[in-house]
Amino acid sequence: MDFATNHEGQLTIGGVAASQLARTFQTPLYVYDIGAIRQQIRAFKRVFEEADVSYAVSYASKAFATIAMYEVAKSEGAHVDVVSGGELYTAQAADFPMAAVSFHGNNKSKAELTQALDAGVGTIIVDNFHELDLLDDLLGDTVGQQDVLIRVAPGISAHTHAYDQTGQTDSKFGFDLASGQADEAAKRILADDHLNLLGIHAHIGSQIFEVAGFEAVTQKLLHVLNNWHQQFGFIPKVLNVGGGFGIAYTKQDDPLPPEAFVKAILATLKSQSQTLNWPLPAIWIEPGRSIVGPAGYSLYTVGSRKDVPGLRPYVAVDGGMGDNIRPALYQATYTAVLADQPNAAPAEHVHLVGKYCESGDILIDDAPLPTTTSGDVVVVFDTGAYGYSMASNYNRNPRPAVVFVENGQAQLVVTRETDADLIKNDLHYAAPTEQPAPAQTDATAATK
Ligand SMILES: Cc1ncc(COP(=O)(O)O)c(C=O)c1O
Ligand SMILES: N[C@@H](CCCC[NH3+])C(=O)O
Repeated sequence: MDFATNHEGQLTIGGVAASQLARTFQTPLYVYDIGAIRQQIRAFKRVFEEADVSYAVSYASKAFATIAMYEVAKSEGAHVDVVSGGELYTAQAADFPMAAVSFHGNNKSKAELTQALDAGVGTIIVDNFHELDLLDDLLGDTVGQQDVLIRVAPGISAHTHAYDQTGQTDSKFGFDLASGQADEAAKRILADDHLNLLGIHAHIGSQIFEVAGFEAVTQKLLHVLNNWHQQFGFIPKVLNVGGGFGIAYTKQDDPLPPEAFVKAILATLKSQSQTLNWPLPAIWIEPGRSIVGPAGYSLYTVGSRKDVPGLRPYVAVDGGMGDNIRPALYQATYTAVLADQPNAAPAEHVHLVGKYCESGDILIDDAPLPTTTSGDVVVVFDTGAYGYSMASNYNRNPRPAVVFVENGQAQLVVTRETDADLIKNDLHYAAPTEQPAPAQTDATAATK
């Protein structure tokens, strides 16, 4: 893993020593290097600009959605995609320009669609016929038009964890292509005065290392758009190929630079352009992990240790599956170092575990580390995507704080939850005064 150090050899993030951040903000702590986020957004934009192709880099905010993150995306001129009323609400609280928001979801509720229409989101990415019925209902008496994309299941499986595949035919997301459902949706939208069809969307999956799937999906979507042009006279404006560009979590991972995926998509677009007799559409991408993953670090403090002769020791830290569910959910692997001696040679291989009441609460199953003592700060790399956003209060542990660091300055952007936060929605139970006698079942009757 690449990391920066100061003259004392301590790991630094955005110019501040990780152990200093741990002292100032306590652990467990999520820390983001904002410079790295900006750099990645700019790298994506540069590819499009150099190729002179219209585009949108739409940050998939499910990877990490807080007011401050929407503010960073806004300052970089990125678009965002949201997948719930809650993400949209957070973007609104950040004063994110609604015209640059795409609203996703395979089961958007009427309330969420109302919220999206009231907020004026730029694009709704329509997933199914039920959603079209809801939109008809909601837009029925209005005069305005809502821009939409049709999400299709392109029938392309990405080489990634099964839970991270979304483009296969047997998927809950998007209109089926082969059976003609997507064509039917296009026909219906084009006939609808309240909906303005911009184009098509597909997302084949997440943590993908090969460009082949993106080349195939670009080709397939162009083919579908061409059919819609021939059948319905439709002139497509947008081709959204989703996100999913993989990142390295360990030395074993060897992904392409995220921009390489975009280059492959644009090369496919250019190679197909002669077959289209309509102008090239804008290309939209939806990277989440590749924008925030490598920029994020989790800081923990070492507590207890368990040594069993002949077995790998357990080193426990003050966080775990509540702040990073990915190892338990996807068998995801990570890399860790000690904050104050990141270059020290490993002295042992340990199970780096959390404090949750689950045997599966293992952050890194086989972590090579120098000998640790209680109080050491451990840094786990590349936790910026799907860490905080998938965090829970399991075992009633408060969720950690989030700190942004840029140009040597650290700023708290999400405060640490307190015990009081944990019970803020709890109500006392007032049992009815007359307690009904418990019903006797045959089984209990028989034992009497
Ligand atoms: C529709 C859609 N777009 C974009 C993404 C972002 O994917 P990633 O974080 O892998 O770039 C996802 C998540 O898998 C998604 O479902
Ligand atoms: N949450 C997944 C990625 C997003 C999948 C959503 N389509 C992960 O951590 O890998």
